Amino acid sequence: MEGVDHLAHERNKSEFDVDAMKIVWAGSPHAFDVSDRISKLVASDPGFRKDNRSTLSRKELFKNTLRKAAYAWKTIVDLRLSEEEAAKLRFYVDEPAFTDLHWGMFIPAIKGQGTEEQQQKWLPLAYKMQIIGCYAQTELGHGSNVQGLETTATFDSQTDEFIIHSPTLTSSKWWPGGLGKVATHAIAYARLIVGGREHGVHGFIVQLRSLEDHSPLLGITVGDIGMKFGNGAYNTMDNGVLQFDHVRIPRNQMLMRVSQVTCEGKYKQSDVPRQLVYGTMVYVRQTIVADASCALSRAVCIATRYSAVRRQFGSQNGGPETQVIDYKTQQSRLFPLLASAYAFRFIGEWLKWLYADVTQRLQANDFSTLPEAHACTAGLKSLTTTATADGIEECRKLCGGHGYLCSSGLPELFAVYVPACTYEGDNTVLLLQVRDMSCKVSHEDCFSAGVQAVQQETSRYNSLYDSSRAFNAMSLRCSKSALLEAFEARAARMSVACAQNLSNFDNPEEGFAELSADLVEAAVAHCQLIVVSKFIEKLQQEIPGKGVKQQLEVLCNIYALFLLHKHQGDFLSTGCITPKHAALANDELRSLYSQVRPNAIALVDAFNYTDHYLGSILGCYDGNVYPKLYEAAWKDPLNESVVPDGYHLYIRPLLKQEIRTARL
Ligand SMILES: CCCCCCCC/C=C\C/C=C/C(=O)SCCNC(=O)CCNC(=O)[C@H](O)C(C)(C)COP(=O)(O)OP(=O)(O)OC[C@H]1O[C@@H](n2cnc3c(N)ncnc32)[C@H](O)[C@@H]1OP(=O)(O)O
Ligand SMILES: Cc1cc2nc3c(=O)[nH]c(=O)nc-3n(C[C@H](O)[C@H](O)[C@H](O)COP(=O)(O)OP(=O)(O)OC[C@H]3O[C@@H](n4cnc5c(N)ncnc54)[C@H](O)[C@@H]3O)c2cc1C
Repeated sequence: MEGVDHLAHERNKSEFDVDAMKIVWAGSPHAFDVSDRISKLVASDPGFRKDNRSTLSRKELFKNTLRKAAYAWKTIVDLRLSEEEAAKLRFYVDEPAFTDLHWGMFIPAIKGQGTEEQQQKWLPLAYKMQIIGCYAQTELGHGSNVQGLETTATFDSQTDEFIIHSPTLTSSKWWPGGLGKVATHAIAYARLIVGGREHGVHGFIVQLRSLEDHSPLLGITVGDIGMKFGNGAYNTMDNGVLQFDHVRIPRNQMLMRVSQVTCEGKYKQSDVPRQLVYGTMVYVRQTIVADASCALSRAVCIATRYSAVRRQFGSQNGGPETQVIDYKTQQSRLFPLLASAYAFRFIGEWLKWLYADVTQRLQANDFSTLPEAHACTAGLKSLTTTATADGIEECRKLCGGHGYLCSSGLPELFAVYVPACTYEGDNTVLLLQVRDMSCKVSHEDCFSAGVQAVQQETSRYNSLYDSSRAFNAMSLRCSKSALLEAFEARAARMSVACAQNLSNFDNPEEGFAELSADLVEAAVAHCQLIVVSKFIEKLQQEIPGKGVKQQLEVLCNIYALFLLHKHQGDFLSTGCITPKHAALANDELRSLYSQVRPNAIALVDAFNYTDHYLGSILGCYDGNVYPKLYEAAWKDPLNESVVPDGYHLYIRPLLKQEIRTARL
């Protein structure tokens, strides 16, 4: 029935103020207002329709993306949207496009690595989209190992130019989004050579295509790298290949905040650390963490609404069957993901704060917190994207057979999201960067000391061990500090074990390589500790709205106890909990799931997603799933004719046993 809210009875059960929770989720009343307005604007404009993506050919799909990007820009300009509103609009248009790289990497790279003069020249052009940029770092032969890039930038003092060149096949740039068909400019990373000496990898602004007719400039070979995973999905993006054949650019197109080359051919390193060349990656990793909560919450919203609509078994005396959300197994798979979505929201908020802080310090030439920012963004990017990609797939399974339909929205969401585990740093490679994070993660101090500090860490571990023996059923239920200490003790113990094992090797590099799998596990434990500690910190703030804080308390406990249950081997082997505690944690989890159950629909309503953004029949707000699925099936292009194309050629001869003589 049109207009009936099939989930109304679920909404009536909720025990908290959903509108207040919407503000907590958005971050502030202002952020809620912007997000709410812009999401509705996009949803109501047919120009941003996206329900036909999976049936388009690659060429049609890409052209459609170009149209949408142009239309989005026109909307932004016509409505004079602020930078914040424009970013939200691109977010709700919900289609990977060259603009992501232009705004998300090209502009930040110029801002972070360009001199004042370079920023003044290039940023106004980029802000008006009079040039379109991409971020060309990865090559066919090297992605993770940035120092291994082969493209060269050789200074020619005679002409005051750099010569950008791809000396080998493997030095071809490969993967940059927006490069394949759209970008007019790139930040290209290349090994700098001045006077025959190499100075490592630096960024250069290189024009790729004519601003008149879009043809590649002299010495540039450029194209798309081909279809990627999934129908529609990330294929709206023109990930590209690029070769340079002795392309000349003016000297002032090397990004010179970190180091400079003078017209006489002198290489000068400023006080700025070399790692700032990697600064754009730190920025984007931080945005990817914030984005993880969006993708996971979207999948969870679909799976939760559908689980309340779907009924299987359990009919009594001809009454309705059981809603699948009432099965304890469904709850134990779904509610930890709901809790994770909230946890990632708050860690994203915290990381944004951390990044803003480091940026402010960098502007004042204070580089002291850069290593911590790098370790935290790398580790948390890895933790949240892995959990989100796995979580989306779990949500698909939670929706049974219908989850496999494109109209559930989940296959495309998974296909679009899963490369987040690889881009901006492969998740394993990034976890190995967390090695510098210490065991000292607490409320005030989240990082840094180094695994070498074995003695210090051991004594810390011992004190945590003592306090965690006081851990009991009561503290599990009531005390966040007991939970936090259990996570601290586990992370500390795992680091100490790595450090002790490392000290058995004469060559630290050899030890590091040999123990890398253990180091990765220790890094995950640290990152989970940070997420738990920041969730708890969030709860220490004033949170207005009836019942809102209580709901968040429940979700925080679920997030922590679920991890404790899942990794109980780690926790038990640290001695910080006993098998009895582990069993109690499990009992407590079941009780927490029962507390979430009546609030589940309201907790996903708090994400405030429009049906347009969700892009899912199973997740639609009114829960009217079956008529919509039925209707959508008939709209499939295969159903345009009753008898399919190919009947006379392939089906009829088969039925008539003429197949052996038919020409296939
Ligand atoms: C709202 C906008 C949203 C926009 C979103 C757009 C998303 C669009 C989707 C996709 C776009 C995708 C883009 C890309 O993928 S771009 C390419 C990304 N590539 C990578 O991430 C490569 C991964 N590799 C690396 O980051 C590094 O090379 C490395 C860290 C793995 C290498 O380590 P190492 O060999 O140790 O390197 P170095 O010797 O070069 O480093 C020495 C030293 O520096 C420290 N360090 C490394 N990286 C950083 C950093 N980023 N910041 C600060 N410090 C860093 C490193 O830890 C060493 O420290 P030390 O031990 O103390 O010496
Ligand atoms: C959709 C998408 C968009 C992208 N967009 C861009 C872009 O806009 N610009 C750009 O420059 N790049 C882009 N990239 C490239 C991306 O950044 C790299 O693919 C990524 O950094 C991983 O590097 P790689 O491909 O070299 O993986 P590899 O390093 O070859 O990884 C292969 C395997 O080796 C393992 N491995 C590698 N090194 C180590 C190690 N030291 N220790 C242990 N294990 C290791 C990895 O864990 C992985 O399992 C994009 C990639 C994708 C998929």
